Amino acid sequence: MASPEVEDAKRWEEVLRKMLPAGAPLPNEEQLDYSIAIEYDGPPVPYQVPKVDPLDVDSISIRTSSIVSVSECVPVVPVAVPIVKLSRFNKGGRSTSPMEVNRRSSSLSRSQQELQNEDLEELAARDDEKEEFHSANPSLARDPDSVYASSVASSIRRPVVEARRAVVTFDTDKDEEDELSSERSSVTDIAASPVVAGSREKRLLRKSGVCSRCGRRNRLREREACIVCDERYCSNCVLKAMGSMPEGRKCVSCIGQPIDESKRPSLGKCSRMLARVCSPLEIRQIMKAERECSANQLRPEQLVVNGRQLRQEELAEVLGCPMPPQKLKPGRYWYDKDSGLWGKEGEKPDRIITSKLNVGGKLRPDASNGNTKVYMNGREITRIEFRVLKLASVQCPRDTHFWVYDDGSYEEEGQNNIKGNIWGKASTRFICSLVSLPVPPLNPYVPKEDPTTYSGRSVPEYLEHGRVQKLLLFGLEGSGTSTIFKQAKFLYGNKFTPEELENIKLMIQSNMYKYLSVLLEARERFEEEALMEKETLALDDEESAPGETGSNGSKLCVYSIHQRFKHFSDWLLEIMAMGDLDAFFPAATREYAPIVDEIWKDPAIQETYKRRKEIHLLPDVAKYFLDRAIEISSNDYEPSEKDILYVEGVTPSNGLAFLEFSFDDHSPMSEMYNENYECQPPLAKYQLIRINSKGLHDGCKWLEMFEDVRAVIFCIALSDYDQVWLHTTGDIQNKMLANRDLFESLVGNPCFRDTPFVLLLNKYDAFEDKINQVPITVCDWFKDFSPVKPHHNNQSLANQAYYYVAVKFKELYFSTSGRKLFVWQTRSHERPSVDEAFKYIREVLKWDEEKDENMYGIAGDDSFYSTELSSSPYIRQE
Ligand SMILES: Nc1nc2c(ncn2[C@@H]2O[C@H](COP(=O)(O)OP(=O)(O)OP(=O)(O)O)[C@@H](O)[C@H]2O)c(=O)[nH]1
Ligand SMILES: [Ca+2]
Repeated sequence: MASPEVEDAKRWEEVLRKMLPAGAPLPNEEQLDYSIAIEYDGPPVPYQVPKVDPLDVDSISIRTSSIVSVSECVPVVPVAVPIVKLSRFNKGGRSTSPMEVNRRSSSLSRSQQELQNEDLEELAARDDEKEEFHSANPSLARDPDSVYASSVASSIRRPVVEARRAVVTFDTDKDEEDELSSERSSVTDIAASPVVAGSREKRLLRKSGVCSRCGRRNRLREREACIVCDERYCSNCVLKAMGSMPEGRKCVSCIGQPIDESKRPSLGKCSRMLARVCSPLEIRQIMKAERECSANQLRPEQLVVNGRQLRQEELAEVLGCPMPPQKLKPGRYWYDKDSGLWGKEGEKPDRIITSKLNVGGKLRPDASNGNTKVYMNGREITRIEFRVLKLASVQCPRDTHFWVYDDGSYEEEGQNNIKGNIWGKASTRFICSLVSLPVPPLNPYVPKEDPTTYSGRSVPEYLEHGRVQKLLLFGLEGSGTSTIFKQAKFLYGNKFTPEELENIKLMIQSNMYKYLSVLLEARERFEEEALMEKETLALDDEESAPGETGSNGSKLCVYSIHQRFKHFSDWLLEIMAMGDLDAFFPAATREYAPIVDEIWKDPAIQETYKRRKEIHLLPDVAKYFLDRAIEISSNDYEPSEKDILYVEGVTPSNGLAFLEFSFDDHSPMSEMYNENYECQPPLAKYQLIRINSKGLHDGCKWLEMFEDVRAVIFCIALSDYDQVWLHTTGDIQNKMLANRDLFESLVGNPCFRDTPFVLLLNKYDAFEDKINQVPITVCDWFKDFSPVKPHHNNQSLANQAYYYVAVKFKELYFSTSGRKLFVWQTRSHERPSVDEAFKYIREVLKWDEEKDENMYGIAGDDSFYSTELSSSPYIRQE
């Protein structure tokens, strides 16, 4: 399976090839940097690969002077010469070329070389932990840059590979490894003895992929780590070192000891390596033990609740209650035992747990660091809670003290009457879910398992389900976000409710009048222009016949409408100008349907429609609906799926729409988990949140409520490049530039600092149609687009232009955020295209997730990249 990144890299490479004259060398990576050769920051991989760190040659000679001291404590193991990193920032040409390093090292004697290597190795090992991950296996599919580098920049890489070959003797595959094991030098035997190695050395050894037991090094092989001391073992030694694993993956000598907290998230998640050396049944037992044995549980002193460390029985109460805090980590928390609200100290509520537990100290007013002067059960609430209360119409002036109970009913302190229920309204629950405030479950909690099967010390498995991942869908009006949203609804199984359908029907009917009024207005304009032109011509040529004249003496042209429509036209335009349409329709819909139909068929309107490119307010779908004026206006009209898709402006009044869904198939990327018996992830749930363009105008106020979205999906219509956009300020701007500015402001918003962005370039179909008639250079930002000639057809031109536009946005994004923008093209009228887009987004999320996750426990192998690159069904081969 190729990650989105790899896929991206591949596509860029292909495009570049096409854009260059035949036979021309591919550009070097500096020219490509932002789009392809971005430094690897994907998911960490758990095994070592030869490093190519940036090295200053001067420092090499300085460092070699300390050879003796290093060699005294670190066993010498032959390794690859670290070679100059192929950094895209490496523009100044200051660092040594790989060849140069190689020449230098080959001029040294063998032993000197080994020592020097060791020394360089140590240098590398001193880097931040992160560096370990950055030296990811170049063959791993999720490392797009190395994929790119290995294919495109082969000219740069080749010397590196040769250099490595010249010195590496132990970087071998399994068969060779076995042969070699017998003739291993005595130095490596030293490494096998734990007594010799101190903690620093241990770290070095771990970094360089040495098995803590046999001392054999192979950087490309996975190691299983002890969850207590982090010693790592190869597949030959793991069972000898860890025995039957009664507490999971611990060295025999670590049994009974508490785990390394950084490994808590991976408890119970099996690795590929273990899956190979143990039977499925054993794995299940080991993983269960790892999760549930008492030694691996949180210790009471690791949890501070309301300022006080927990006691053993309190911890048991917290973990054993019907609704415990899930995935509890060591830390400081606050707990409101009356309402059940639970949060991190100094932060807004995070969840609602069982109320009335007797744990921790007394809830303090400043527990969540609120500054609203509104108090809930004694705690000053946070701004976001305050807003939600206001949205829920709870009166809360300054210095209000509320008492809130676990069922959500509330009263003002001191007055003995319940004022209402905070969670009572669906809208409040909805808003809370949008802003990640907890709400109590709708149905009272019923344990799904026999409660006797878990003790207070173990975390029941069924509570370990993931949270909903929020996806925020943004786009300027007309970009197609609405269509994408509706497609997602059709695709992932959410039916429209009867009320929604009724609204859609009304919307279609009233839109029809809007479209007609836009046409009528344009007609007036065209008519005026045409008549003026005629007059001018008539003046030029006085002999010519006088213009046609209507029955009442007025001048006529092709844009002149039949006199009997005039009244209706004036009336409709007046209503529209006053913004009163909704007051007249839908009541008037049926009454006027025949006249709408007639006017639409009137030659003057059809002439006007021919010039629709000049009528910016007229959407492409106008014809689709106007053609069926009678049908649509009838009482028993039921919108078809296509109608629903095409209708504009179906949004709730608050400008927000949301949709929860999950994909029912597992992605190819998650298939790699299938071997890891216990950690097959549950179906991920997504919530698609769309803010329509109206909501977007004061979107900035809303934005901070969306801090925790998983990704921002920004949608732009490619065909906008020649459109104009009228700002609320009255300024007129090229619409693509308006898109760009909005995009830029979102990217720069601190709320989305760590949020990945996916750019959907939509309406590719319209773009293809337009591109040959209107060059994209009409948009100032695209001035320097120069397509490779000759392009055989519209498609190839559109394709080049698409990549060009994508690169423009990638550049912009990179310059603002320093990160990589994910871009996908869509035709949102076509359902499969939207499906593909969401699958792409899913892969982006997975990739992003694993990038952050400690990859401990989940390893890939060498074949990972080669076999999976072309096998993804979601990758469009272009
Ligand atoms: N040609 C073409 N038209 C599209 C495509 N996607 C959407 N449209 C049309 O573009 C217009 C605007 O799309 P909407 O879905 O209303 O998008 P929006 O304006 O962002 O959403 P709202 O703000 O709710 O109106 C509609 O007429 C759509 O039918 C596409 O891929 N190709
Ligand atoms: Ca729209």
